[in-house]
Amino acid sequence: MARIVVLISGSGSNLQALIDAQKQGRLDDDAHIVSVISSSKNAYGLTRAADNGIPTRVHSLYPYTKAIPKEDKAARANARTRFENDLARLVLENKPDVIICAGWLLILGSTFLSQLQSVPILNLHPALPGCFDGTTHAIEMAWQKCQDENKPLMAGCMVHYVIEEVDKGEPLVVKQLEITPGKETLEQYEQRVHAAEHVAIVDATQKVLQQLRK
Ligand SMILES: Nc1nc2c(c(=O)[nH]1)N[C@@H](CN(C=O)c1ccc(C(=O)N[C@@H](CCC(=O)O)C(=O)O)cc1)CN2
Ligand SMILES: NCC(=O)N[C@@H]1O[C@H](COP(=O)([O-])[O-])[C@@H](O)[C@H]1O
Repeated sequence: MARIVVLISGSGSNLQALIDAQKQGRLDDDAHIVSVISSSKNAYGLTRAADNGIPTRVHSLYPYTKAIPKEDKAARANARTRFENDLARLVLENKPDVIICAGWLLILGSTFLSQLQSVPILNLHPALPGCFDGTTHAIEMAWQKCQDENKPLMAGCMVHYVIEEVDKGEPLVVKQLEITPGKETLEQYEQRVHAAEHVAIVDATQKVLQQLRK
């Protein structure tokens, strides 16, 4: 059985796309989401997982850093290392074959990545390769860039392998969406991006599952 661990931080609509794909047989038969880990206790994705019988855990950075002054960089870095060590343990205890960041809004540092070197980690980014890397506001930034320049902009989303350099990993699936200035609101473009993401995350996951079978 291919074991999938999904990391989330919010609504979980992309997690839902994976759950639906699994239930409808659009992922490998033996692929199962064995755990959903959220960086926020308020993530609606936790409800989506629980409603589908998927074990959930909350692993928030806040308890690790709340007592540390923002200016104490060394102590905050140490706290982040402890957070990542604990996250790695949580993930590894599920014996994952693939890890999917589906709206996981924390940068994964070397402490975590070094412990998961044998497991493919995917991330969904709502921009094209090389565009708006390292931000959590890529959708708004792409739409605004199009309005500011007042010319069509090729944008979209991608699913890529996670490496230490944020959003620079090899793309697995890319979905292009052209934005035309003045023709659609940010909300309308956002809806198009999310619809494309829900396809891309399933396609990318299936691609990796098939590679694992070889
Ligand atoms: N090592 C990697 N970690 C992560 C990657 C990656 O490619 N390599 N992708 C991200 C997802 N992401 C964009 O797609 C992203 C997530 C989070 C951030 C960020 O700046 N996070 C801050 C906190 C921001 C906040 O709390 O609002 C942080 O981690 O300190 C940028 C891009 C997942 N991780
Ligand atoms: N840089 C990371 C990033 O911006 N991720 C974005 O978070 C959203 C999660 O939605 P969801 O919680 O409904 O799946 C998605 O739009 C995803 O591209």
